[in-house]
Amino acid sequence: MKELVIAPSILSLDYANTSEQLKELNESNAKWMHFDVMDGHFVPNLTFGPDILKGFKKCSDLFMDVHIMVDNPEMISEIFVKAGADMVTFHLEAVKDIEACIALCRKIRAAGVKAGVSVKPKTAVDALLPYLSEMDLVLVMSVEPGFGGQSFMEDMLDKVRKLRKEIEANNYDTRIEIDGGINAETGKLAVEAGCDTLVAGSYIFKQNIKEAVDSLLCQK
Ligand SMILES: O=C(CO)[C@H](O)[C@H](O)COP(=O)(O)O
Repeated sequence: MKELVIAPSILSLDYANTSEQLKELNESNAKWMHFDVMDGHFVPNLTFGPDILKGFKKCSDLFMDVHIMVDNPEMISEIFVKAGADMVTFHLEAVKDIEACIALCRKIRAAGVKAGVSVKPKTAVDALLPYLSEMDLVLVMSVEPGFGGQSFMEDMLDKVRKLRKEIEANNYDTRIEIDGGINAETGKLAVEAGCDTLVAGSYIFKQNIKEAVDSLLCQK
């Protein structure tokens, strides 16, 4: 399995103390920053546009893990590729079919950016299994996307186990990321099931950031 990566979700950042929180984040052992883009339609919340990503890139060298929860991922992915995303993860539910999903992964990769595909809790991962070599990451949502601070859905770990089995059997390079309700306890369960990338928002930003990241990194 790949090295465990923690991707703090800036959805939970305290925006009244942005520079202090970013400084703490940059000094922590997190290697990625998880940047949630919501369009108010695919999910019932609105967040950040490309200029905010550009701003964060000026304040941090962390790998920019952009998760687009939008209805038109073909267009929005292009915007975030241009804004400097290192990874763009879009939703399987937002594209017409699996062919469109693979075509978009190829387009993102052709632009020199890593491509991820995410599934909501009610969506199975089976359709992705034959195509995992086309993806740098699969993001399993362990809450309904839209808001931080929700409870972890433990039954999502069956999807993680299925993905891990397929990745190991075929020696694929694909990461498995999980997002929603991750803390020291649920993070441990996720890593045991086969995740190598943990997104956490409220758990990290509601306490000392470095300590919270380290507590997630000790899950092995
Ligand atoms: O994508 C998200 C919500 O759609 C967030 O990244 C996620 O919920 C993180 O928040 P928390 O760790 O507090 O659950």
